[in-house]
Amino acid sequence: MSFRTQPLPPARLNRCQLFGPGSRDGLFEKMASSAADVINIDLEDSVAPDDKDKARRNTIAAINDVDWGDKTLSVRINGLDTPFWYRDVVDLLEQAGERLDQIMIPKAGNASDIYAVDALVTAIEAAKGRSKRINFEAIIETSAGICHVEEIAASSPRLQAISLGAADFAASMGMATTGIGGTQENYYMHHEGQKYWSDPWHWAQANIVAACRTHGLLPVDGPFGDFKDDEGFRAQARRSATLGMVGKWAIHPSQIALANEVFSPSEAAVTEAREILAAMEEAKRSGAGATVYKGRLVDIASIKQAEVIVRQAEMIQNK
Ligand SMILES: CC(C)(COP(=O)(O)OP(=O)(O)OC[C@H]1O[C@@H](n2cnc3c(N)ncnc32)[C@H](O)[C@@H]1OP(=O)(O)O)[C@@H](O)C(=O)NCCC(=O)NCCSC(=O)C[C@H](O)C(=O)O
Ligand SMILES: [Mg+2]
Repeated sequence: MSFRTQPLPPARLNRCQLFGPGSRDGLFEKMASSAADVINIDLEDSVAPDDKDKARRNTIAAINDVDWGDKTLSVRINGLDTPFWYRDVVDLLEQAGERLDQIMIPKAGNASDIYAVDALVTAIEAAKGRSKRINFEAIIETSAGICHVEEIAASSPRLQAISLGAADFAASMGMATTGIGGTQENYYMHHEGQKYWSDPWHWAQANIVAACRTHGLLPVDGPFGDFKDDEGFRAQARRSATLGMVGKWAIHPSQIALANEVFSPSEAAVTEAREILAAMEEAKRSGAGATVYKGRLVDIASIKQAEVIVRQAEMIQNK
């Protein structure tokens, strides 16, 4: 083990991030009363270029006027390759109140992208005397982003989370699909007449998880486009949770309960985690570093695994 200990991620729930376009102000109250932990009002790709100004105005009004309860409130700004992003940041920081928690930076390609937004946000916060520091979340959704994911994760103390954006990622990588997440028909192994589907998102997700865990951030799975396919969403989300991701986006309200279900540990899992912790306490008292629980080895690493589950359960309980 390196002498540098692994930092814990922010202690907040991030099981579901519900998106809605800033241009559709009719959705804001519905988003606020949903069961999502995080709300992302979008100024980027779900808003047509002609609607950018209106979406920005709607978003600022909604931040100030809607009761967002205890949700983490985030706004996705436009990409740094557009003429829109600086106005998003300036207007949000100058006109939106302290209820805004986070800015989401799309298509982050390297640490300098985060640095640029940080510099602008820091200057406006100081000039306007804003008392609450705005946090950041970033999306990895380009080939450059995945190549530089570790430096992005280390780029700013404001950064709390990184998501995988499967749609732009697929486009940037030149992947032969128009699907957003999930199983891809042509990504399979063939053995003795049978097809075995594999997961083309796995390596990008695993890289994001590793970068986030190294730097104490929350790794999040992005959108699943087919919002009528509950089982497809569930399967994708379960794979992400198994890999270490803490939550997933919802692009339709029908996906919120699914994400909350997958990223909340079951009662059985919490009971088992608590039993493992108790078994290890008992082992420690007798001077052992390992013991047997339900016929299998548990040791000091099992304590850390069990603590991840118990910590998540306690955050849900205290919500
Ligand atoms: C996908 C949608 C355009 C569908 O909208 P709509 O046709 O209105 O859906 P329904 O008629 O099925 O809606 C049923 C009721 O639910 C409400 N609703 C719909 N969407 C939302 C929402 N996002 N939040 C809250 N409530 C919502 C409707 O008003 C209906 O209510 P009622 O009439 O009272 O029953 C739409 O869902 C939508 O716009 N979704 C979000 C799209 C978005 O933000 N996309 C950006 C994120 S994904 C992305 O950018 C890709 C990523 O970057 C990458 O690269 O991978
Ligand atoms: Mg995108």
